[in-house]
Amino acid sequence: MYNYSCSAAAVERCRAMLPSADHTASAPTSTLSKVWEFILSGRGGPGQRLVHQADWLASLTMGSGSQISGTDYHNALKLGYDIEKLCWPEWLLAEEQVANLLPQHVVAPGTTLGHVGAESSRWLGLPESCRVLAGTTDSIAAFLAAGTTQVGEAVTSLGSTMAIKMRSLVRVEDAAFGVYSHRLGGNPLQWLVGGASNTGGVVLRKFFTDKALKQLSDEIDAEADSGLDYYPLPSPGQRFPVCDSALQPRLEPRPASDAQFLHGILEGMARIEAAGYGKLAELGAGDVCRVVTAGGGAKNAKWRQIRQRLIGVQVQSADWTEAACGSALLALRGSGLLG
Ligand SMILES: Nc1ncnc2c1ncn2[C@@H]1O[C@H](COP(=O)(O)OP(=O)(O)O)[C@@H](O)[C@H]1O
Ligand SMILES: O=C(CO)[C@H](O)[C@H](O)COP(=O)(O)O
Repeated sequence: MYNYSCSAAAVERCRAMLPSADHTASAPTSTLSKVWEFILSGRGGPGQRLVHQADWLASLTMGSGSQISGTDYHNALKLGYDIEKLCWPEWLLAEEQVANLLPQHVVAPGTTLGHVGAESSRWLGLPESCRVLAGTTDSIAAFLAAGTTQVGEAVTSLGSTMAIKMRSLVRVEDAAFGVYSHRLGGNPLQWLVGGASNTGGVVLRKFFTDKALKQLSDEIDAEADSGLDYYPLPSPGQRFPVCDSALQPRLEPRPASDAQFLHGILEGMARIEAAGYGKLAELGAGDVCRVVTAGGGAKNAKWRQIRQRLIGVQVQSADWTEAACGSALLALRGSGLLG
């Protein structure tokens, strides 16, 4: 999974390859660390290839005759792909065990890969003339659905986890804080600077049903401080705005009132989000000017007010809050949607 933290041995082998300590692929959760965990477990070997979920689904859709040979450059970022020169870097190709596993082709998200195969046409009900296009990551899909246009505008995806992405003209990368940039596109070239935190709706799910969340949220005074100093995580470990696989959650003391408890958790998550945007500015990505919200948390108006108070800019809900809408737009407009 995206937040699975690899063994110390795998992370060490991964870091030994990298050209700089702050490289995005140096995170214990990076795809490259996972590749090393796979190799060290003795499972790597001739004929094996790394496949992202999106690549696997595309190949299934195209049918049994299609080869899974490629991926898109959003999914390839945490594997170490050079998203400026658009090639696999020499340091990655030089390590044979890793190079043998790399996807052979990397294309822009939204590039046509092929067509729906005969078998999947039957069970999906889609015509064989339907094209299959290269995908993207879940939080970039949510970003595309949210419909921002200006540098400084950002999207926070409040799903099981919290991912933030801001349009910037500056590419920023610092693994110590879990900050990285995806290539967006456009002329001049724009970057999606941000990070993905382990905090998010998964913490809320531990304590509340969606129905209770709605009822209790109505009782919260969003303009008042809860007086609680929580750091909501589902278990130890944080990726962003600090990368620390031992960071402990803080969810005590628990007050008698469930509404106050929820208020404290929402505020704690909003403080993490605000610190995230603060970190992007501190590292040179620029100031956030507007935040659009995607994911299941976008429907919570009280949380939005709390976040607006703590981040200090306008916070809105996206018209389309589902990542799937971004994937559909990418399919409709191809790579022309990027930028
Ligand atoms: N009213 C609400 N306020 C805040 N969060 C909510 C509310 N309703 C649902 N959620 C949270 O939304 C999350 C699900 O959002 P979703 O975008 O579907 O997540 P994902 O796709 O990452 O699993 C759940 O973790 C749930 O706690
Ligand atoms: O935590 C997540 C899964 O819900 C994030 O969406 C994911 O890790 C973010 O990755 P990227 O920035 O490469 O899209």
